[in-house]
Amino acid sequence: MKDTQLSPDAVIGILALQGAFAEHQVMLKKNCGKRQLDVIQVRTPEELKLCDALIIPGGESTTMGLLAKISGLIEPLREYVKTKPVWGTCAGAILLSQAISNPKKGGQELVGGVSVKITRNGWGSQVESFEAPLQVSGLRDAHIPFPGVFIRAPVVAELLSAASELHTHVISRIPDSLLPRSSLDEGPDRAIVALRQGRHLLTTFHPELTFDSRFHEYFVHECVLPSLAP
Ligand SMILES: NC(=O)CC[C@H](N)C(=O)O
Repeated sequence: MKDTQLSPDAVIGILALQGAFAEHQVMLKKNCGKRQLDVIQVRTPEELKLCDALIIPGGESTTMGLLAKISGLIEPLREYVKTKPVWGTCAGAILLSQAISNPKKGGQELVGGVSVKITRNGWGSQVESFEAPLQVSGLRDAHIPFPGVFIRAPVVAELLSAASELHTHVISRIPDSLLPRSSLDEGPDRAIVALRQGRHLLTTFHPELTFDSRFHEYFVHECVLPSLAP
């Protein structure tokens, strides 16, 4: 359901099948600034059509992928990412990746859209979840570290070859001391925790579970609004 009937600058959808969608909604509302944003929860292809941009939240990528398939959203999502800005956080980042090193047994649905290969649970299990202060280029007040909340987070195993042609900007890398130990990810790309590719944004952690709305601002200003410019 729409939040407002005023004519918005942008309609941002949050995929609301499972996971931390409500938290993203709260963050976006806090963060409208002078912009008039409509924020809607997306559970159907019809709702997806209303959106200028989409956020895929953290949660469980296998469940979200399955629910997207059951609700007839998986193909519309695959089409959607070809033309509209999408931000994936944690499980959402997995869904938004082109390939996965360790899919669930029997396979799992991806939406694709960002030219990376990703590894689920790349830092280990729930007990190995952690927080880390991150340097992120392009954020407002970038000298102030962003609180990275990593919960069974995925690891960017590899930027795929197409990434270089797709205007990929790595905006945050994790410090060496925190690099994952998994043998699945040995290349230098495993330090990447946030990147923008074209108008898509991928974060392996959860900005929606903090009190810091700078990533939501970043998505609106760097990805959503420029995509609407005539
Ligand atoms: N916090 C999260 O979103 C965890 C992601 C989860 N490990 C998955 O595979 O989907």
